[in-house]
Amino acid sequence: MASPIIAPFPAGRLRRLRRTSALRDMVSEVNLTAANLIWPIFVTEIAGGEGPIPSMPGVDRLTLDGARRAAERAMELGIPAICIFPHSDPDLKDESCERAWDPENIGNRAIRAIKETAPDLAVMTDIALDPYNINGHDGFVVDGKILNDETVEALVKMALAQAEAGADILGPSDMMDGRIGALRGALEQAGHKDVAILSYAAKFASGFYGPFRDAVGASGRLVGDKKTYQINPANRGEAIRCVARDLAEGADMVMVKPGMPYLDICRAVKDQFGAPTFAYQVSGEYAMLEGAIRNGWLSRDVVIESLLSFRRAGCDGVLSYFAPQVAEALAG
Ligand SMILES: NCc1[nH]cc(CCC(=O)O)c1CC(=O)O
Repeated sequence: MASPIIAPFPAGRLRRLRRTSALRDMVSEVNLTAANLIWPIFVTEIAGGEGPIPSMPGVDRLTLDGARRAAERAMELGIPAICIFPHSDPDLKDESCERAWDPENIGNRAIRAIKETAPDLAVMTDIALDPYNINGHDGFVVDGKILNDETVEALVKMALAQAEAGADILGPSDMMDGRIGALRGALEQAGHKDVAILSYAAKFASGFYGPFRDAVGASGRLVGDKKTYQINPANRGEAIRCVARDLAEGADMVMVKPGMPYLDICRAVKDQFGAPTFAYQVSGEYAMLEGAIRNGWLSRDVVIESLLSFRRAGCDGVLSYFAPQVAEALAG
């Protein structure tokens, strides 16, 4: 850390460089551009399942055609990546979760549709069993326990199907132990050597995922909670160990999730490992800000302020439902 020297007042007046917007821009320490954003979208396989998500005002579930249009919009706005989340048919959810690795599941169809429409856009996926699991968990559940190793085997099949469909970036969000090594090994063997892994490395057991679970239709289903696999919000050291472990197993990029309540983790991860570091400004954070803005309680300026906080905390980029609205604002 540099140790700046500040002349004693009145020689030193820090307000001099805050006087005009040109001066402020000159000394801005971080910036935010569309290139820093990853846009998460929800794609439904249910006829009539598209449309607004009540707990995420301004965010819609999309049809496959809607996903194609989102991809075109991302390209126009300079957003480099879209992340796909499936809204799957509840009647087809079961304990075997076999649809998770079906090449024709809605997630894989969306990958192919987007790559067809916008080949230069990076497509990111989510790897976890929850969209297809009858009980809403990210792993197999037997006698109330989440099985680790059996789940990892299923995640490998899911990952290979996504890579086969053309995904550029795989996002394991399940928090099972050993999954990054297993995925990386399987991708190498199957010839998908250049598929990147952005590990949800420091994913906390958070109440801020609530609106997301509404969006994908998992809220009613979740039996119990995810505390036996996601990190205790009290634990910073454990989060750092998870990131170290995932990088050592072959993750190309790492993520901290949720975002705003965990900026200390973002900074620590960036300082300690220097790897490409992302934060996920999750559904509950979106709902808080957008809800307050729509009620007139906050000004829309807080959106960019919130995203700048991630850049200041050392993040290279942010997954945010605000991505299209912010990219539009930045394009001015
Ligand atoms: N694998 C599940 C998954 N992937 C992304 C999110 C949350 C994203 C958000 O809240 O915006 C979740 C929810 C969970 O862990 O229960």
